[in-house]
Amino acid sequence: MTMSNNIVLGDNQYGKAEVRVVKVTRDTDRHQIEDLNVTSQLRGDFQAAHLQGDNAHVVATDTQKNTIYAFARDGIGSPEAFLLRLSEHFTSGFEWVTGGRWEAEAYTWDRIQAHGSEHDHSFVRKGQEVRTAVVVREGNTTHVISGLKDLTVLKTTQSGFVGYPRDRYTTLPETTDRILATDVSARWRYSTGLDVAGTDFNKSYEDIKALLLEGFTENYSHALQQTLFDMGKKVLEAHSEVDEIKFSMPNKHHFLVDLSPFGLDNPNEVFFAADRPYGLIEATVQRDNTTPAPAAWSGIAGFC
Ligand SMILES: O=c1[nH]c(=O)c2[nH]c(=O)[nH]c2[nH]1
Repeated sequence: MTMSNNIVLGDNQYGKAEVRVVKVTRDTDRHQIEDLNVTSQLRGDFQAAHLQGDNAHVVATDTQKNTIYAFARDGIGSPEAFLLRLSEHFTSGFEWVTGGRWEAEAYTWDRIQAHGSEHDHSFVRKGQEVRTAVVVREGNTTHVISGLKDLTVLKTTQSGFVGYPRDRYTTLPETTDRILATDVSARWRYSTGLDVAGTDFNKSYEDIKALLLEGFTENYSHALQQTLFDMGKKVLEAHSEVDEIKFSMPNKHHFLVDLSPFGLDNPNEVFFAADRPYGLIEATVQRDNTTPAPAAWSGIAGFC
């Protein structure tokens, strides 16, 4: 085989990463707050910029950042709706921009409880999960992937781990009653035919989060793998508009402490919560007729 000396540009995208935008809605004295970290990346014909130093097609990353702030002036609504607006703006405004990738993390604030009621304009950052959203656009195809991360859950019983193969390196004792704990990271992809304008992404998010939490509680867990599948199945059964859901979940081990040196028993009550190493359980739960959408998932790290 002869080596080609013809060097060409491959896949490329560019934009502004991690634009922190906080929108306060102050129509009344009871303010609302929306808090996002937004990344905008454009795809299209940027050949001349890379090869000739011609920036005629390069919508500046600074402009992309400014657009995010300007669009927030009209309200955010939901991270997904906000990203869809951005995707529409950039692909319809510049003919050589044929697609892109827009991503957000959303941080939730609760009203501070003060003197027995929820305060109008003072908030405390919600310690629970971070909401995530990604919009990927390629020509006329739009993918929406919603999700969450750092949703920490634990159950004190109804979990065990037995029946695994034993070899010369196996020391783990079998148990039918252990603590099961994890930080749920999940991303769910809506079907490509979704009526995005008619979808209430905030409601969908709250509903899916509740199903994930219920799924964690419901059955006896023979392994985190089984619980993961239970959680995903519940979401797909209730949400026909979701094609697949991916999980990445650490198994946060809780080891029973040996209290016998102190003359004490330990009937599953005192644990050492190890932070590492942790099991790492990842899987996709999908419909058997789901068409894979690798383009939607590319750039999302940490899932399989
Ligand atoms: O739920 C579990 N899944 C595993 O794959 C595993 N492996 C292990 O050592 N403990 C556990 N627990």
